[in-house]
Amino acid sequence: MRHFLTTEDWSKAELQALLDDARELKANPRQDRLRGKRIALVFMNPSLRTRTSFQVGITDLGGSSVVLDAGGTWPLETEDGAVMDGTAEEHVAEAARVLSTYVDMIAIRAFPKFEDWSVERHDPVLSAFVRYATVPIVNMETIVHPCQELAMLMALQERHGSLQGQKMCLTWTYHPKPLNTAVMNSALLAATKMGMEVTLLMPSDEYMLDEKFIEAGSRFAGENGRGLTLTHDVEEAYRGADAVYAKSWGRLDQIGLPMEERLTPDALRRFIVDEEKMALTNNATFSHCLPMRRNVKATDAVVDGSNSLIIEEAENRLHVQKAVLSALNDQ
Ligand SMILES: CC(=O)N[C@@H](CCCN)C(=O)O
Ligand SMILES: NC(=O)OP(=O)(O)O
Repeated sequence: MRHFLTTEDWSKAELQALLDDARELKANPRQDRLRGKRIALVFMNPSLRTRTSFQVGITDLGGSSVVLDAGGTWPLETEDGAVMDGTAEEHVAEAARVLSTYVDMIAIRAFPKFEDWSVERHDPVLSAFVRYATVPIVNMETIVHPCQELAMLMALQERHGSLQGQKMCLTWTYHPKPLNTAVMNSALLAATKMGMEVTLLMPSDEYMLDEKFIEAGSRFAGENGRGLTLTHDVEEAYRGADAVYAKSWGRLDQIGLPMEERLTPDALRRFIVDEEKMALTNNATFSHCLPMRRNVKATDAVVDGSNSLIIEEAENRLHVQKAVLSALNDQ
């Protein structure tokens, strides 16, 4: 049984087939592909886009969804053999098996708790659901965000056509709090797999993404005869870029420290995406996963400019997720 956990498990051709199907679904949004199917959407974290686009998409395809929110269900234990005398009231061993008797697929959003990256880098909640559920699992964002990745690729292909050899600037941007790395991990996997020439811009080595994503990105770039460049030099990253994708994230080496020690230094506000930096590019498109703090992560001029793909990318979540759910349903 196939799941949709990370795009690393799906070949370039398979991802392109999902993107092609998403285009078909964009043209013909209401189809009977999930008639009578029930899907549980488990949210351990807030969401505007993911929740709405999954629910609407499932309804469009004739299925139905049940949303379970962190506050409205029992706190879950993920570790096998745990002595459950902490806050968890239920083990995923039961939760996943019980849900599997009610629904045909389970989709999960579970961000890391930012307590211990050596554990969280193995995606404990998602992995536990995969271990115990007897139905396909869909990742709605954990340590990667594969649905966002597909939506980004679709928006880029709609605007740029072929992505082969296009220069992608993946930039860290400022946010006062240390955010999750998932979206940038995914943007890196997607851009390298689809044949883009990728530069990852970070303020310093301390902001390096987990080595497993850097390794995978380098491998995918190599398979396409392209490169993955890591840099701290703003000009090098932006110059000649065809596309700029921004994301803020917190240092992995500070996970577990008190929040006061993890706040982003004010000096890094200079990484904001602004017109001056965009002027270095090859008239690049700009995108970001949303939600986005305006004039902190990117200026109004960039966000509202004609090269901004933020709304298209968000809309495409609906179409790509329908393609993913249909592919899992058809297996
Ligand atoms: C504010 C915040 O936590 N943003 C999240 C949302 C990602 C998209 N679902 C982040 O940037 O990682
Ligand atoms: N981009 C995204 O996943 O948005 P939400 O967090 O609002 O679902």
